[in-house]
Amino acid sequence: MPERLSARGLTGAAGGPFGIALGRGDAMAITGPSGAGKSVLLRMIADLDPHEGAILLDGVDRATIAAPLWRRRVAYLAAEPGWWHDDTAPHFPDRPRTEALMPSLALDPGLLNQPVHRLSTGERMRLAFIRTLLNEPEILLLDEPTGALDPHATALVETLLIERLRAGAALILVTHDMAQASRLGARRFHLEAGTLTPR
Ligand SMILES: Nc1ncnc2c1ncn2[C@@H]1O[C@H](COP(=O)(O)OP(=O)(O)OP(=O)(O)O)[C@@H](O)[C@H]1O
Repeated sequence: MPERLSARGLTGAAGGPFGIALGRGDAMAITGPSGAGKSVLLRMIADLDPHEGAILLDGVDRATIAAPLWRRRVAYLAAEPGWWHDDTAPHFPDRPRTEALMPSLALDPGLLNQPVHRLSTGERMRLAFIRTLLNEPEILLLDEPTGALDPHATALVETLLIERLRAGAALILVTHDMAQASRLGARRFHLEAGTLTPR
């Protein structure tokens, strides 16, 4: 069976060439100093930033998959996710599935009736995480997904991530929390000076 995600000769603003191979249920945690290019590397994999090299999803070359479909299947969640409506609800057209997921992240479904600017940073982060999960991507590229969360909310996010991994997704996350990497069973890598080194 081909790797869930594989990248060869991946080169761009984050450095490289990078080689990445993740199977079903595999997780990889990336650390590195501020400005090292961790976000850019995730964005290159999501095809949001320019890059050279080959990336394959389940053995299928990215070049043969339309960009919007690729980004749904290989989903990038930014450390500060974007919101394009003033209100929260229009970001979640599938309201029943959204409301079903919210309690598992300790979010009151009533938050969907709030303008985005009234939500706390942690509420926005968890809602953006739900937005990402609703597309059921095969690859999750998460940029400090629990950076703004307390330990309880962090544990809830990790529970959902472990569920996704068990369902066969693969995960690359930027985190400075080594205990989190262990809890997720993630292989650890360090990005510095354009080079990704196992830790
Ligand atoms: N599209 C781009 N092209 C070229 N350089 C970029 C691009 N996007 C960001 N950069 C630069 O690349 C460097 C790495 O940025 P990046 O956001 O990936 O760092 P990071 O490791 O995620 O840092 P932090 O931990 O502070 O979030 C920065 O100097 C940034 O200004």
